[in-house]
This record gives sequence, C-alpha cells and structure tokens, in this order.
Amino acid sequence: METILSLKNLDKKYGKVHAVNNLSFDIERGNVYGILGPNGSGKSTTLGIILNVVNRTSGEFSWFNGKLSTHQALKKVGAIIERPNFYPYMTATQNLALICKIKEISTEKINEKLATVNLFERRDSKFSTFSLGMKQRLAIASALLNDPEILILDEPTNGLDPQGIHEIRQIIQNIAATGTTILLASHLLDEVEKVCSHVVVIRKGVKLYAGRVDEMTASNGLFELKVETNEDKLMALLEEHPAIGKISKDHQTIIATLNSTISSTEINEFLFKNGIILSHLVKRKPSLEQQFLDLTNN
Ligand SMILES: Nc1ncnc2c1ncn2[C@@H]1O[C@H](COP(=O)(O)OP(=O)(O)OP(=O)(O)O)[C@@H](O)[C@H]1O
Repeated sequence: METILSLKNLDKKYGKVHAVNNLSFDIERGNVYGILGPNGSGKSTTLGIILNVVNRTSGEFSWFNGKLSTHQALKKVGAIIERPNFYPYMTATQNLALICKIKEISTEKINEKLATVNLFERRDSKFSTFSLGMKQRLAIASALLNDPEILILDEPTNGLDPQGIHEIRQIIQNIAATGTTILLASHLLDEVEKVCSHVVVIRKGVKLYAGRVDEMTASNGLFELKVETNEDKLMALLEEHPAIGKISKDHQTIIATLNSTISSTEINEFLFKNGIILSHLVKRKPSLEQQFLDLTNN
C-alpha cells in the first residue's frame, strides 16, 4: 500500500477554539475515506490545512511520503472545498476550458470529464441554466481535469435533493472504481456508509475512530427479544449471562447488546431451559448510525 497523505499530531486553534486536536491518520492509495463528524467538528479545517489554505498551529502532514513539496503534491490533487465560481453566461465546456487555462493544463480531458459527471449532453448549455446538482457535478469535473491521484470533497451533497444526492454518490463511486483515491468530509452517516471504504470519525477535532467502515459496523451486534409473560425474569436472566452487555427497553421490545459472539439458537436454548418462552427473537448488527452516536456521545 502506498501512503498518499499522512497526518501526524495535527493541531489547529482559532483563539480558544481547538478546531483540530492532535489528529493523526494515513490515506492509502485506492481507498475512499470519509471524515465523519457533526457540524463544527473540524472537518473543513482539516481539509484546509492539508490543502495549504489554513495554517496549522502544530503537527505535521506529508504528501506522497514526503517525496514532493506540498506545492508540487497539490498539482496531483483535485479538491473542491468551496463552491467554485463558474461564469453563469458561459457554457459548461467554456467554463472548464477557462479553468484549464488558469491551471495551465491541457483542455483535452474536458469531454471525458464532462462524461464522467453525466454532463456531456449538456456541455453547450450555459452554467446559469444548471440545477444545483449539475453545478456540483461540474465542480467535480473541474477538479478531475488534471487526472488527480486523489480527489478531495467537502460535503459533496450539501443542499441537494434526493435525486441529486444519489447522482453525486454514484459518480463518486464510479470515480473510485477507476482507482482514484478519494477523501470526503461529511456529517452524514449514510453517505459515509454508502460511499466510503474507510472512515475517520472526529468530534470537537478529536479522532474517535479510524478504520474500515465494515469493521466499524461489524461489532458483536444485539438481540431484540419479546415475551408475553415473565419479562422481569427474562431481564434477570439476560443480566447474568456473560455474553450480554447493556440491556434496554424500547416499548415492548428488550434490546440486549452483545459483549461477545453468541447465536440466536444458543440464547434461545439458555432462556428456554430457564423457563422463558420468547415470542420474538431477532439478532441484529448495530447500524453505523448507532455506532456513530455511541462514539460521539461518550
Ligand atoms: N476562520 C475561523 N475562525 C474562527 N473559528 C473558526 C474558523 N473556522 C472554523 N472555526 C471553528 O472551528 C471549529 C471547526 O470548524 P470546521 O468548519 O472545521 O468544522 P466542520 O466539521 O467542517 O463543520 P461544518 O460541517 O459545520 O463546516 C468550529 O468551532 C468553528 O466555529
């Protein structure tokens, strides 16, 4: 695995606000990373630092194993951290051609990138006629013009309708499938769950979790149980079982989180032998949402 970006003990203070607090993680080539955190958790500040538009207070970051200066490395990066300013009276193609001129890169990729974001058919339409989703897709095309090794997006679906959100996520997945590394910031759990292979969860600038999304979701899970009678006895039996952790009640359903792996058959047998006949038993994995809430509420 090649490390594209490495953050080590990165710190940013805005006066008394500790926006990024001792943050360390690595970005490996070919993965899709989500920086996930509630509003104000330091996502945009982190992206700003690695893109050299925000000065860090302390700590280090290095691009491509430190082989390139940040200035050189950023030529291999495509990033959208603010909505880019396109000219409303110019077409999609004309806007991208202007960006190529400013960035001193070839215009030969314009049609290919417009096709990547499903705007090729609308290439000769004026920017002012575009929906918000189309504007965002054009921004992604503009960030892809230099065939970047990593694409960085800050809240890529903010403000879009469900159809627009779906389209952008699909496009991000298509771009990732071509091998481009992606780093996106989002406060949306389902976005990260749907689009990313890896996640860094932050709250108040502090890293709470970094790892694979599927590993985060694959903890031991929970049981949902119901009985028609003897609920107190059921609760007591669950409390004494070593595989059962926290027990809570949601209306008539008892939720028992698991400390270790145990099958439905095993728990059913244990309860039956102790005189409990369940009317409902389902084993569930906790959703990423529940895990995220557990992490960020602690
Ligand atoms: N230029 C600034 N001056 C002072 N404080 C700032 C500045 N930029 C950000 N902050 C503060 O730093 C903290 C982190 O903000 P940041 O925008 O990085 O978070 P975020 O996770 O991207 O949130 P959002 O999704 O709401 O933008 C917040 O408390 C914010 O108010």
